[in-house]
Amino acid sequence: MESAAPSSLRPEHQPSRSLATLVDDFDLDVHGDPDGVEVSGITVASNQVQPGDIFVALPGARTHGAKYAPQAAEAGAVAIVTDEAGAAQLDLRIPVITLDEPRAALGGLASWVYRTAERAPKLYGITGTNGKTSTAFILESLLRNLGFETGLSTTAERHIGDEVYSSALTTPEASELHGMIARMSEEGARAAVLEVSAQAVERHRIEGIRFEVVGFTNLSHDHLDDYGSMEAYFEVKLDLFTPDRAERGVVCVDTVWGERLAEETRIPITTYSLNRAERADWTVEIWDQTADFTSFTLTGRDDRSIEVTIPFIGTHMAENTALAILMLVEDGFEIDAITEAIDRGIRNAIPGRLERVSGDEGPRVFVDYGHSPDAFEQTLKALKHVSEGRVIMVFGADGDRDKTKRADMGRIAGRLADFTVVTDYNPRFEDPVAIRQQILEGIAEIDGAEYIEVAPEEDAIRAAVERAERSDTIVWFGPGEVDYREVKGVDEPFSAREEARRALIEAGWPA
Ligand SMILES: CC(=O)N[C@H]1[C@@H](OP(=O)(O)OP(=O)(O)OC[C@H]2O[C@@H](n3ccc(=O)[nH]c3=O)[C@H](O)[C@@H]2O)O[C@H](CO)[C@@H](O)[C@@H]1O[C@H](C)C(=O)N[C@@H](C)C(=O)N[C@H](CCC(=O)O)C(=O)O
Repeated sequence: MESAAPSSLRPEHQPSRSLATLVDDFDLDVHGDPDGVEVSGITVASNQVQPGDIFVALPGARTHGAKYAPQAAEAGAVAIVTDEAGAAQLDLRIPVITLDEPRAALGGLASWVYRTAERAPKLYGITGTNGKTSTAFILESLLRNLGFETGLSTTAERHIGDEVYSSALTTPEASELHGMIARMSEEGARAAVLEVSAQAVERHRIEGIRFEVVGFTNLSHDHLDDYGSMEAYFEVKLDLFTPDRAERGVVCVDTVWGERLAEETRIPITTYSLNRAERADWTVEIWDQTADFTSFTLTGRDDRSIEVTIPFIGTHMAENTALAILMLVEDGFEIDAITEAIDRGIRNAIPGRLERVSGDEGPRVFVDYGHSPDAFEQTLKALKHVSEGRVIMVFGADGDRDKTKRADMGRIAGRLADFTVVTDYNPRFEDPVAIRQQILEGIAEIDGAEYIEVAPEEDAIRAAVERAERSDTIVWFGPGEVDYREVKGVDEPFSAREEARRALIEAGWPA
């Protein structure tokens, strides 16, 4: 794939629509004259405004978008949408539309501006705590092998056909999401795969979007700072599986949350499972696992079956692949066509998802974006299963995010890794020493756990590489493919991939 510079993903040629019609269609309360005003885009970010845009000034946790309305107008915004608090701050010559909840209305307005309801490619949505990005990449790869022009939106990258763009949020704000979908359509995409975070569902980022098939990977401890309890986190995920949002769904029932989702949803559901076969429509049976590939058979209750070999390590990757395959089955693709698409080869490197950065010599070194206890557990078990030598783990816990998972992360490291290097990972505004201490308290509970504390991260990966034998495996969890780290509000350039490669070269292992 060609790599392109990041830019605002929106149509390049967007026919304008009349603001007066928008006001009529949505029965909006407008201050100023909408007649003769033409709208060709919409955004919530003042620095993304293009001439002809509506700037939607949202209230936020840090600031109010209305503060930036003058810059937006300067950049060519033709109207402002905001709430009452925002409108009270404005003194502009362009029309101002006031809504009680502009964030909730954003998707509907963006869909109107970009006409996404009429032009959207077929949309597949993937949610769950872990495995979303991998599943999305695998599904995109299969759709391409099936002959589709595709689009992809994930935490790691966004794709439009062969073009690759960087990501910020996992699921963009509704205005940027509709713009991106319209651009995908403009570029000829007939199918698009979108990773859908819980935050996106809760914060109205997917309003005005309707998925053909939605898929659920799993639910485990993460984001409890946002949701307070697993129950609340689950309810948000369940909200994606409703008739307004999706035609049908595929759910992994290997977690109790998946089982509950399958029971409580109101859309038609197909279930699959690795270890609760008796309860699922499809079963995943793994029959070979090496450090290079995993083979499994996916068998339906009706005896349809597919044999699959994937260039990935671990049962969780077999589960993710099964989800991608079953989303296609649910969408009506024939098993033969899917089998052919698999045989054409699944893209084998997913950025930052157990991505190998070492060469053929020396220890295998992977970087991985996993930052939840469950992600650690799945990946460590997979690596232990296929690694000849020891599994050495490097990780930290991110600051200003769910603190309750840190000791758990430590316990899992102590239980499953042969050796752990505890370090930093995006401390943000927290004290990194205190974060490490919370992890160390968990790890210290495990009898016989071997570990050291090393900071900063570049020293930690070196400490791991120095201790590794040729047959060992090192996995560095957290940063994955991301090329910066967040310290005290500043994004510093930092690449785990490059640091790991450098450490290998310094230790005499050509990467
Ligand atoms: C909790 C959350 O989702 N916050 C998001 C939210 O912030 P906020 O509402 O507090 O906004 P704010 O920063 O106070 O700004 C208010 C408004 O002013 C606008 N503004 C602000 C400054 C300026 O110069 N110009 C301007 O127009 C902003 O665009 C915004 O609309 O709106 C901002 C603008 O879109 C987002 O950047 C911000 O995401 C923050 C960075 C974030 O970390 N979000 C995480 C929690 C998140 O959403 N994560 C999930 C993935 C989780 C996973 O997969 O594990 C995701 O989908 O990415």
